[in-house]
Amino acid sequence: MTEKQSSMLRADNLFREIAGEIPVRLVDNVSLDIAAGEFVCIMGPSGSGKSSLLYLLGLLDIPNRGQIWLDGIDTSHFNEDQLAEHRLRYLGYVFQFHFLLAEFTVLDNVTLPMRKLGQLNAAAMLERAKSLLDKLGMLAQMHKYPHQLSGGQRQRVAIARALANDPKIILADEPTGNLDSASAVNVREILKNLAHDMGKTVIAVTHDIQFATAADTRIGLVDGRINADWFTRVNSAVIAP
Ligand SMILES: Nc1ncnc2c1ncn2[C@@H]1O[C@H](COP(=O)(O)OP(=O)(O)OP(=O)(O)O)[C@@H](O)[C@H]1O
Repeated sequence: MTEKQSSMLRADNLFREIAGEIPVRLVDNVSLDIAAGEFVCIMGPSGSGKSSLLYLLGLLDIPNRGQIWLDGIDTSHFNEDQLAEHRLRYLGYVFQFHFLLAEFTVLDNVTLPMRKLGQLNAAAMLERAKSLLDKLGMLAQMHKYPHQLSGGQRQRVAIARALANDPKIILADEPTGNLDSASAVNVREILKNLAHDMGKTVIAVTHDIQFATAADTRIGLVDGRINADWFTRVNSAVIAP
């Protein structure tokens, strides 16, 4: 492997199309190179392929063509077991809907990925889950169930769960999409701090221009392709007086 050391996530010419009478092109030759500790946002019009790209980067979907390297490891020949292990160990996911398990407490929701990975004993899992909840200001709510929390609180628990196995990369799909503006700012700052203070690579799809302003790197996507001009146009429309 001859990849750049600084590259935490690199994609080369990713292409994803859904076959059919009229094929649907989701992602069209996207290449990118994202460093450790970088806070990246992906923006673009509705239907431009942002979620599809994030799913490919998160190994939740497989490209028809192209390659993805995670921390220098070529993932293109991974079998299902290797994909599953990498999803659990190296990647953390935060979605617009929190996907917390309703019948589990906050603490159990955060512990679950550690149980799946099976590397820590029960006491260590509990300690780690509590420490993550503490960092996210949710320790006092650890015995509550998801329905007893606000949207912003649920999203903070979802972030704690995403961090459970200490992944190198956090992928977030519209993480503030369902939140009121104060909670959205809070979640955005948490994600930014994960990158800047904890060295996580954070890649977020968002429609929130404030989110984009906070990011280190902005990727504009139009019709499944990277489009550098998109931000210039959005900025002049939204930010310029
Ligand atoms: N499995 C699928 N089969 C067919 N078409 C799909 C599939 N998944 C996505 N699409 C289509 O591909 C395009 C890109 O979808 P995607 O969800 O990636 O866009 P997006 O930029 O995230 O959109 P939004 O901002 O509205 O969430 C859309 O036109 C969508 O309808």
